[in-house]
Amino acid sequence: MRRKHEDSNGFEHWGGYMEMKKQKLQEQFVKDAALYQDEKDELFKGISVFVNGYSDPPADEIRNLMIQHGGIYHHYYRSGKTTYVIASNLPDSKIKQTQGIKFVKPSWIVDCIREKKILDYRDYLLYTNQSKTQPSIKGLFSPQKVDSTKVAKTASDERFLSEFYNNSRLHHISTMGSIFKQYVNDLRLDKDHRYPGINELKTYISSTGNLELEEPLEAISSKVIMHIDMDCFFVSVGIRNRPELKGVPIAVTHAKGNRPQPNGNVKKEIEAYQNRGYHFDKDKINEMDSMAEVASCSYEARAAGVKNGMFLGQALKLCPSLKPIPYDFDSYKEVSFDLYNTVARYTLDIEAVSCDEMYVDCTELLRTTNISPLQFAQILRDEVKRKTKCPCSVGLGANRLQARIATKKAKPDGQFHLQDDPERFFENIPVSDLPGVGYSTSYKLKSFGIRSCGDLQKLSLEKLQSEFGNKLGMTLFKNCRGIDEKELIFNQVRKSVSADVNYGIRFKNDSERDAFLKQLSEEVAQRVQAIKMKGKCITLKLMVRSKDAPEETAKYMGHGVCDNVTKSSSLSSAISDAPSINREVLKIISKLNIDAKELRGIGIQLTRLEGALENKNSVLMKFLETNKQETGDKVVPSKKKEISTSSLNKNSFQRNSVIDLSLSQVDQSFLKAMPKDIQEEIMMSLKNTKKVKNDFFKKRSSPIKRIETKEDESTKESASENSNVVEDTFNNYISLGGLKNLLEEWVSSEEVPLAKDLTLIINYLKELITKRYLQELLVILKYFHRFVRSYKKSDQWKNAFLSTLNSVQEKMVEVFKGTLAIEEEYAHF
Ligand SMILES: Nc1ccn([C@H]2C[C@H](O)[C@@H](COP(=O)(O)OP(=O)(O)OP(=O)(O)O)O2)c(=O)n1
Repeated sequence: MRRKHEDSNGFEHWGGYMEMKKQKLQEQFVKDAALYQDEKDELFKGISVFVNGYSDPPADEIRNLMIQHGGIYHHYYRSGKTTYVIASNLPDSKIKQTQGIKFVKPSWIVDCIREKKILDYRDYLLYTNQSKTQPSIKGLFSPQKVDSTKVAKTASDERFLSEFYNNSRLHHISTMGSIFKQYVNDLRLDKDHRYPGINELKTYISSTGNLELEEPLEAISSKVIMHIDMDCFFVSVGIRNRPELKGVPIAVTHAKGNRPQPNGNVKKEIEAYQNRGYHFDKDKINEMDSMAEVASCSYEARAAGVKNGMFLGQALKLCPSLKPIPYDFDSYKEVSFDLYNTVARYTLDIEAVSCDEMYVDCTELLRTTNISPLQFAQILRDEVKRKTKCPCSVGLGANRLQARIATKKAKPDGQFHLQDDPERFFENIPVSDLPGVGYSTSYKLKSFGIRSCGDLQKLSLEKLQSEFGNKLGMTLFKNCRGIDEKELIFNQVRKSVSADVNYGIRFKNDSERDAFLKQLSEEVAQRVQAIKMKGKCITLKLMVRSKDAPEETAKYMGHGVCDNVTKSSSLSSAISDAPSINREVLKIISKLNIDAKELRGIGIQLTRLEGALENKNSVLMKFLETNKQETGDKVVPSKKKEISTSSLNKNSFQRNSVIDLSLSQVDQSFLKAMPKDIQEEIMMSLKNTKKVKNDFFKKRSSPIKRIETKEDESTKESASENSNVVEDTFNNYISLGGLKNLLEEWVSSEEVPLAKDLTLIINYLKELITKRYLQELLVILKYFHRFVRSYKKSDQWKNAFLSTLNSVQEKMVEVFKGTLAIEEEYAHF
């Protein structure tokens, strides 16, 4: 519904929605002001200000100043209540004659504070011709006064293409991210993967010696995490074969910077964002020459003030010699593979973040080679540069957060090891650099006057938790001191598949909308099928034009200011086909009752992903696959393979032989212990492969039994069928059996369990869950419990077991959204 503006002040009659927002913001202001009860003075008592548009100091700082000096800050202009409107500039065209609204420069506030008295506002009026009659803000604030936007709706409009490129760029980036996560998984599954870099490092160290370490690395107990990030990646790749462009300010963008100014109602849209408490920086407000985004800019361009994500028009203003260069996605991918392959020569303890960024746990590697962290960083960076002709920066620390923050200091083309007193180092880090501190958290923190981690360190845990909730409060408390317990994830499992479109969405009616939803469902189906998965939860994400947003957006066919509406539906069985996805999506949208004309963005997301069985329980999947093969062709796991992005299946297949025998009996106790979802899946697949399963069970016995008896006829039986399988059976037997012995030794000989050992075993079990080796997990838990009981161990041991179980269950929930049903069995000793 369009809003009405019956009177001149516009802001007073925007309905309950706006009222609620206003009220909430005002309440927040009062709450924040109360925090300064003891420190504030009364300088601005009785004065209320509203900040319009860009101002220096910015709006949020003015808000703080009003808090500290007893004034009132209005997030909205309030007719008859706002005493002064603060602004640094307003376009003349928008200004009409006013009736008494005082439009003053922000320096008035600053000067009043400096002078400790209220100065005459007339010396600070924004326009000299307004000493008696101020310019009107009506034209500025009342949407109906602004020319309606000319709408260009056809794809023949040149800007349509620019939008398309912009969106396809983000699509490319996210696809590349997935590719490299998968690539690391592939490499880790490859038994033949070699680490030639390790020997090279050993040779290097034996010839040069360890330059930094006074003590051998094995004596250093803490982890060494490395964060690697390519410098201005798209730029570096774009100019790697163009030496003439080295040292030049460069921007990667699809446009040349000479496009006409869009015809949208820019100012009004910016205001609508500001009404939501967003603070716009100068760049976003003043640039409108070209809406083409700078995807990446060189450090020479950054020195002139250009930033990634800035619009090209503004970038050119700041840096007229800026040279735009085009995208080159094929080359980005090529360089990314070189980067990942280089690191993989040394270790695969890699958590891929994106095409140009990863975390590496170097602890083991450094211990093995006795090389120092910075020596290794230097060697690695040199190698990356030699192979890719692109620079990268490296940060090192005891955890991922420290490593990432260290990279910021290292950039560009440098390295830094955050070693000494991380808490102190973090004092000067802006809170916005912390993970999970997005716009709204940092805005809230700023409203408390907190900008740096040092400021944050002064707040008690209790205070943080009361403001941000227990979880975020605790995370902030730890992170601002450089503490981060989040472990690296080496095997990353795809959690969702989605397709979102947030440009060009303009429907005249429901049937246009539904036709589009059909297309989008097909897109999602294609994407989820491409990775051989299905989803059990479907989410429709809508961007709906906000009531105060202009009908047409400043950015051509953009989404403008929107309210986000998200609705999910859980399905009884997983789906991946387009008709099912479309049917579910239509069900959801019909319940939402949103006018199709107001839609500005649509996304469909599938979560709770599972492969046919592959992802939910790859062990089981592989067992079944192997058996299918056994009934026909002989199983011959390949010994040599080439690794490529498409080699996943080959690798999974190779793994079959190890895994299938560990799951050679899908017995009742295993089934019962599994979370419900997995049970259903097992049953479903067993139904589909009943014959195979029966055949299989006749031949094999449980690996658990093998461990107990240490003598296994059935293994021999299998041996005659397929020697490769037998070899792996034996490995499996040895490793599980070995572990059992180790457990027994540990439990029986130690008076009380050492925390260090406990952590080791818990991490190992968690890794089994991540890798989906659930049967192995159950075997180990079973023996752990059995030994604590049979050796009549102390309560400390019982607690150690229970806390292990607890961690296992937490990890199960994280990975499988369900717990193992074994609590009862293990409650007694
Ligand atoms: N919203 C985004 C984010 C990233 N990228 C692209 C361009 C970058 O070159 C590349 C890597 O992103 P980074 O955030 O690492 O940025 P840069 O590598 O350009 O710069 P820096 O040296 O600061 O890491 O991904 C993009 O086009 N749009």
